[in-house]
Amino acid sequence: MASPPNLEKPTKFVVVGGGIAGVTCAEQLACQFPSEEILLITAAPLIKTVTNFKQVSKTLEDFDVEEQPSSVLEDKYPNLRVLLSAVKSLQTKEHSLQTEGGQTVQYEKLCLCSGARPKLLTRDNPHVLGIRDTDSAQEFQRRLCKAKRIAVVGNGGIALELVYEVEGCEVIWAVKDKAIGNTFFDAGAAQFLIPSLEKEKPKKSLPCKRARYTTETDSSSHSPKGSSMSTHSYTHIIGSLDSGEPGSALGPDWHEGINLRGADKVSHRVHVEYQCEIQHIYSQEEFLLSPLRSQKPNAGNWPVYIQLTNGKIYGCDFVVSATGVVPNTDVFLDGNNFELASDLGLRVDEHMRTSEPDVYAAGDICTACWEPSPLWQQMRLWTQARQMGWYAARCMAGDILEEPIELDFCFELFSHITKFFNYKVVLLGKFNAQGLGQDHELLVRCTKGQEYVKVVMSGGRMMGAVLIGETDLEETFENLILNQMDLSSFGEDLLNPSIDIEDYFD
Ligand SMILES: Cc1cc2nc3c(=O)[nH]c(=O)nc-3n(C[C@H](O)[C@H](O)[C@H](O)COP(=O)(O)OP(=O)(O)OC[C@H]3O[C@@H](n4cnc5c(N)ncnc54)[C@H](O)[C@@H]3O)c2cc1C
Ligand SMILES: NC(=O)C1=CN([C@@H]2O[C@H](COP(=O)(O)OP(=O)(O)OC[C@H]3O[C@@H](n4cnc5c(N)ncnc54)[C@H](OP(=O)(O)O)[C@@H]3O)[C@@H](O)[C@H]2O)C=CC1
Repeated sequence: MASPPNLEKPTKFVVVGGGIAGVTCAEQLACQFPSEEILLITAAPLIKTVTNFKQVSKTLEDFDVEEQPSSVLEDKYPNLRVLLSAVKSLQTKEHSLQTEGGQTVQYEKLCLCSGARPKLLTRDNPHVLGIRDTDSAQEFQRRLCKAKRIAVVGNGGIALELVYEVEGCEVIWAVKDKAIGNTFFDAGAAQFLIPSLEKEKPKKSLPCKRARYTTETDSSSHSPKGSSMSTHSYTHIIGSLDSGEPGSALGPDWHEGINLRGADKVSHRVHVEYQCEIQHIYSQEEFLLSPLRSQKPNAGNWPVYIQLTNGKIYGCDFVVSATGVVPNTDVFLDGNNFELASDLGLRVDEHMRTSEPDVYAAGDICTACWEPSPLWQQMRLWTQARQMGWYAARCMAGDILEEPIELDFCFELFSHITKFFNYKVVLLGKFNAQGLGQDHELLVRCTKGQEYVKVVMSGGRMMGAVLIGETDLEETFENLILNQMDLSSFGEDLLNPSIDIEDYFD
């Protein structure tokens, strides 16, 4: 049992937030300063740790994430203490913060990693849900099992995952755009993926590699049920403790361990409404009393109705607002002079420093405001939360030790591996020609049901790529993007499947 943190004297390094960014930052500091006490303060009882980290290529990385009790961290690092309490106020001038539990903590260097929360269509409607942490995923599951029709609004990561995973329930998917998945793909990739929504889902043959979330509620043990804590186990079943505090964000494969089945017999029925937004959400009572009822006599009896900007009305059991996130910058930062970016993230410079002295930030809470590499952009993703947490720790250490720190190589090239509609998806660089204006051309190779390969070229150089399916091209394309070789002479042969492009560049 770890001894409680000593809060009498200032702590050299304090990190706020037990998600990937905060835990990675605290672990890195604990390793680098074994004789200093590192304090991690977090609102929720479970923390997120990275396991099975693999550097797949120069910039692509793959890892599992486990949600664990904080004691695991304290056992691993004797100089790391975890304080389970939400921070409620911060005075940067005094280098001090207060927690909901009444503790005052003095720090020398502070890193804020308190994440983000769903940017919901509305917070006032009990029929509108967001999905962020284990508790909200369980609430979604609880409602889904009784539902026959749900509406999903938004066209990013969560919507893509939900519409594919939900079975036994009709899904009305309202997207603003002409094609699905606008945050990750273009219309071509969307067209490649759409047939997967219309056919039966393949039976899962491979075990899930990630931590699984179940509805265990035994708060006494704080330990995984019926499974070892081995990092190689495929069956980490972790309980959610309904603390009422915001938990850390879910991530890859969050839906693997929970049953996403509705109350109906349909296996997979998704109806996409393109180029529309929600105009109004009516409760059952409002709808029944409104003139719309007589205009739409067949709308049925549902707990909630959505009216879309294309004039259509759908009744449903509930609405999932998968409409992005907003950084947690309004909670305890009042009274200080933090500069915020237009997306409300804490602005950080190339050393992850906020505008307040000795305060750094990493992960979903921050907005990278340095001059980025032409091939990198910030997206609020698990990988970037880990990279930023790790790099912020190095910058904090560099400042204390007065050592120069260069911007880490991971910020040279945007790279993300994920899975949508059961296809492996790799995104590299300016995968959607972000910021390239008209000055680019696209090369595409597509085999229906098998692979979709798109590269973004500008001035004969490869600037980005989308690889869907088992293309085995990620390493070669990563190299081509990083070395910015002139590829004009290849023309369209760059994607010719009968040419082994690797042979030219190895
Ligand atoms: C459903 C879902 C699926 C996702 N899937 C993927 C994916 O497939 N791939 C991917 O790369 N990314 C994915 N993401 C995004 C990814 O999970 C996040 O970008 C990442 O986890 C952010 O980590 P973080 O540490 O910055 O923030 P968080 O994980 O949100 O952690 C914030 C921490 O701060 C704590 N906290 C908050 N307020 C306070 C306070 N006042 N005082 C103290 N502590 C506080 C919270 O308890 C929490 O521990 C997904 C997100 C969601 C919601
Ligand atoms: N596999 C993965 O990598 C996954 C990653 N995630 C991450 O988790 C976080 C949360 O996911 P998610 O909520 O899907 O966020 P995303 O940012 O991925 O997507 C939000 C979507 O909602 C749209 N939107 C925003 N406001 C409205 C509105 N008022 N009406 C209709 N549509 C709207 C956005 O459109 P526009 O862009 O035009 O504003 C965008 O299409 C993100 O950081 C995401 O990257 C989540 C799941 C899987």
